[in-house]
Order: sequence, then structure tokens, then C-alpha cells
Amino acid sequence: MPADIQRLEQDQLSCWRIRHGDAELLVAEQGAQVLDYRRGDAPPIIWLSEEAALLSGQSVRGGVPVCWPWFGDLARNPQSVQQLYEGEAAPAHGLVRAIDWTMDEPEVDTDGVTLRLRCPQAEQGWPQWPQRMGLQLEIRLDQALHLSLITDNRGDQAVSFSQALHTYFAISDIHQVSVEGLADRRYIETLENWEPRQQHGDLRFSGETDRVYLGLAPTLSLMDPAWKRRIVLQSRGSASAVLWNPWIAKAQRLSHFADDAWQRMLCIETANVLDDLVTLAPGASHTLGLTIDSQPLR
Ligand SMILES: O=P(O)(O)OC[C@H]1O[C@H](O)[C@H](O)[C@@H](O)[C@@H]1O
Repeated sequence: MPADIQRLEQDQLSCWRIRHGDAELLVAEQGAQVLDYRRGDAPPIIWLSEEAALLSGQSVRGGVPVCWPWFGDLARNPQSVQQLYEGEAAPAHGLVRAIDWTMDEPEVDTDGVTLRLRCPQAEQGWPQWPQRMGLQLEIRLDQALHLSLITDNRGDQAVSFSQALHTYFAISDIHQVSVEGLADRRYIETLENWEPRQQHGDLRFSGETDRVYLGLAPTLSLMDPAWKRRIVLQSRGSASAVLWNPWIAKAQRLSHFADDAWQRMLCIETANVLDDLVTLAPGASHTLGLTIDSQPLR
């Protein structure tokens, strides 16, 4: 199947648009951030904010930001992750989502296209985070979208980190969707003092949601009956996920986010967080993988 590959500038960002079969993918080199993914005439699978600004040095609201080498607020991370940062105020979601990555020449084969983005800064380390790590995101587009965030420890001491593929999904209506695969799992309710809780049944949404689910099996499904589809998320190297919707009040405070956009998006963030953190011995490697497959609901 032929592929159409274009490099283009979108506002301040260098991007790649890949068309293969009925799929279309847009990736920014900055942050190795997937910005758009859609198939055929169906609504987008990945959500990009209508108010997104594609600016250098700023994470884009939507798509799939890469959070690394910590997720969220560093102060909420395990001690072994916190102690590696030697700076003052730590930026939310780590160090790589708004810096330049470099992209290798795309590889096309009969079934799809593979993109490889590398983060050169991670190989040198930062003054505040002086580890030497290989970090790359491999993106494979075929009948589905496959993301693999590969970290290898090139230094001479063990390194602990947390991370996430912070995927924003496009949905018909937050009141109508549900997430399967979380029933009976434990989660941390970050909105109630980070209390541990247990999920009963599938997850539905009726207010602000910001939860860290732990001890997960690899498959979650985002059920969207109004759009007659199920988005199946298959993770690799991950047993945790963050489920996030800002709802009404937080939506008004978020940057690059329309006041009513909370109704049209849901983040399911495939992660290694809290007790699911990664510790790599010198020379060791870890892959956090996610396959996103949209299937028709009959
Ligand atoms: O605004 P950002 O830094 O991109 O973070 C957006 C969101 O990311 C995660 O989902 C966190 O769990 C949320 O608490 C946070 O609001």
C-alpha cells in the first residue's frame, strides 16, 4: 500500500504528515508529539484542542504528549524518582515534552510506515538531571497506531523514572462514553487527598476525574456508542494508567483549552507511575508501548 509522507511547518513546529491506506497521522518533532490521528471519514481518534498553539518551547494541548522522566507533579512521585532531580521548581510532566527531538528517515514497507524520533538532550542529560539515557519514540502506523517509548540507561548507576504516553482521545460526549478494563482495580483518587480506592464496574463520567489506576491488565477499551466505535488500548511494559477529564471548572483554568472542550475529550494515559515506576540498571532498557485500535461497534 503506498504511503504519502510530507514534512511541513505548522506554525512554529516542524511536523510530519503520514498518509497510509485510510489513515492520517500528524507528528511534531518537538516533544515527539503525535498531534492528530484519524481513519477514513470517521471522527478523529486522537483529540487536538481547537485552541492548541503550535509554539516552540511549549507543550501542545492535545495529541500524545510524552511525559518523562517523571509524570505530573514531581513531588507526588516516589522518592527514588524525586531524588534524581537537583533543580529548583520541577516542571510538570518532566523534561522532554517541549524540546526538540530528531526524526530518522521514515521507513515504508508493504504494511505500514515506521517513524523513529530520538531525544538527543536525554543522551547528554540536564544540569538538574544529570543522567545519560537513550530515549526514543517509535511510531508504527499500519491497521492500528503503535507507540513505543524506549529508554535505555547509558550511565553507570541505576536510574528510576516515571513516565506516560498522555493520550488525549476524541469522544462524542463525555456523558455517554465508558472505559472497560478497570473493574475491581485499585486506584488513587487524586481529587480526594490521594486516597486509595477500588473501582466498581466500568468507569463512567459525571464530574472532574483525575485518577491513577494501578495493577492493570494490558487491555482497556473506550466505548463510544454514539460514534459506534470502541477504541482498544493495548499496553506493553505498563500496569498503570491515569484517567483524566477536567470537567467544567478546571477546563476554564487550563491553557489552550476551550471552556466546553471537556465534553469532547478524555485522557487515558498509559503509564509507569507510583509503584509501577521503572528502575533501570546500567545497560538495561525498558519499553512503554501502546497500540490504539479503533473498532466498529455493532
Ligand atoms: O496541563 P498539563 O500540565 O498538560 O497537565 C494536564 C493534566 O495531566 C494529567 O492528566 C494530570 O493527572 C492532571 O492533573 C493534569 O491536569
